[in-house]
Order: sequence, then structure tokens, then C-alpha cells
Amino acid sequence: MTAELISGTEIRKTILAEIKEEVDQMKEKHGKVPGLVTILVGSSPASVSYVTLKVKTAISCGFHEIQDDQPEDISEADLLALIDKYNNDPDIHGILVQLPLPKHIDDKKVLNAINPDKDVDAFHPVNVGRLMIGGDEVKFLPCTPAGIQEMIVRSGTETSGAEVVVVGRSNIVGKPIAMMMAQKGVGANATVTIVHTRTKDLAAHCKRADILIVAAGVPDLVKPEWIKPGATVIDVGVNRVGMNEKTGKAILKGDVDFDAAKEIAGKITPVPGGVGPMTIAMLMKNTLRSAKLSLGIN
Ligand SMILES: Nc1nc(=O)c2c([nH]1)NC[C@@H]1CN(c3ccc(C(=O)N[C@@H](CCC(=O)O)C(=O)O)cc3)C=[N+]21
Repeated sequence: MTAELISGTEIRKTILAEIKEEVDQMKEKHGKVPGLVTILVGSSPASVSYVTLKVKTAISCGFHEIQDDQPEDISEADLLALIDKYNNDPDIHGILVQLPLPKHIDDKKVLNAINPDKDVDAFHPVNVGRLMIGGDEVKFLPCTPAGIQEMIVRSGTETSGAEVVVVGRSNIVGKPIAMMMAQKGVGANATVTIVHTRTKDLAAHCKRADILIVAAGVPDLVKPEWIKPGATVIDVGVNRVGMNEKTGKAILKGDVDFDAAKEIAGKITPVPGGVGPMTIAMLMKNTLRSAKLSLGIN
């Protein structure tokens, strides 16, 4: 058997077209478009390539986009002042500070300085708390978990009562997606297990999963024998395992041994072209939502 591919690239197209449509209407009715600022400190190649993708996508959605690149040695105080400026800019609805930040800057301080109502990454403790409470409290969902849930739903995978196993316990992916899948609601109501580096028998837990979400950051961690036949497998890994000599581009690999896993899984996401593209689509969705909230529309 060969698994059905869940293509993030394809689903993203649909979502971005929906967003563009709403932006056009907003412009017509309210004379305003969503505004996003991306703040990049320094010039690490991975960060530059992600930020470039985000900027391009924002522009393609018809957003007002400010690309604010800052030198590696910007002081923490200057960065905080910059955030304050955008907190008070009525044309900016989303502020994204690209992570990781240089060592001399305390990233917690920086994330805490972003107005929670403009925190389209949903990394601010207020938004993390809202996610924990769930329901109407939630303003923004963190982009990667939101993208994962969207892919699960759009792939037609039943989540209610399903056994979900999340590999990894990061603040950005593992913890929030586990909470989201356990909440009440569409694409949720699951029984969730979180496994991590200290888990006694990783394989045994994974084998029970109807939906296996892997965000460990270890290339090929999940072996085909760990997958329950017919399971939906979501691979969140973006491991740079080398460089293509001809194109000069990084070679990406997931946390799942894809070629073997696709013979056993029912549905599976590829890397690249899986969760990554969805992350950026959800960032656009959050920025649109922020603009709508500021206009008092739905
Ligand atoms: N404040 C902040 N917010 C983030 O959301 C954030 C961040 N910092 N720092 C880094 C991580 C990583 N991240 C990705 C976004 C898109 C792809 C993506 O589109 N990947 C493509 C391939 C892109 C490529 O070729 O490099 C794919 O998987 O097909 C991957 C990873 C967002 N992050």
C-alpha cells in the first residue's frame, strides 16, 4: 500500500486564495488592508530564506508589508524600542520577530514586549495562556500547530476519539499541538500522549497512534515499524542535511523515514512541501484575523 500524500503546498494555495479574497473585500469596504512587519536581526542564511518567503507571501496576499532588517549587533534596548514603535502603529496588525535571536538579546524579553493583540506568532505568554483556556479566549493559534491541525482536518482524518501521539515537547510545536488536539472542537477531541527523549519505549507509543505528529528535530527518527498501518503521519521536521551542489540550496529532510513510512501510513506529509508551507499560510491567516479584530469585523 502507498499512503495518500497530504500536500502543504496545495492546501496553502487554497488558503492564500481565500485570504486574498477577504483582503480585497476589506480594502473595498474599509479602505484598509492587513499590515505585517517582519523584524530580522542579523543575516543567518536560514532566517533570511524564511523571512523572504514570509514577505513574498504577505505581498501576494495584498498585505501592507514592512521588512525591517536590523544588524546583528543591535542592542536589546533598540530592538525593544522598535517593537514599541510597531505596537503603536495603527497600520500594523502583526509583528513577527524572526527567531533565533543573537545571544546578547533575551528573546523572552523581546517576545513579552510585543502587544499580545499583534502577536501573530502567538508566542506571548498571554496568547499561550489563552490557548490553554481554549474556546472564545483564543485570538491567535501558533502558526505551525495551526497548520498541522488544518492539514489533519483537510485530509479527512477523524480526530474525535483518535489516539494522537506527539513526539516532542517544545513550546513552539509539541506542547501547543498536544493541547489543541485534546481540546473540545472541530479537528480535536482526541486522546493525546506526549513522548520525548526520556520516554521509555518510544516505538510502543508511536505504534498505537492513529495520528502521529513528529516534531523532534532528529532526521529519520521514526522508523516504519513504529507506524500503525493506515495511520496519518505529520512530519514537522525541517532538518538541513546537506547542500545541493548544483542549486546551492539546502537539502531538507523530515523526522520520519519518508520512503519507508509511506508504504505503511494511510496519509503522510512530505518534507519539503508539507508543514512548512502551512506555517506561513497560518501566519497570513493570523495577520488577517488581527486586522479584522482591530476593525471590529468578523
Ligand atoms: N518568529 C518566528 N516565527 C516562525 O514561524 C519561525 C521562526 N521565528 N523561526 C524559524 C521557524 C521555521 N519556520 C518555517 C517556516 C516555513 C518553512 C517552509 O516553508 N519550508 C518549506 C521549504 C523552505 C526552504 O526551502 O527552506 C517546506 O518545508 O517545504 C519552514 C520553517 C518558521 N519559523
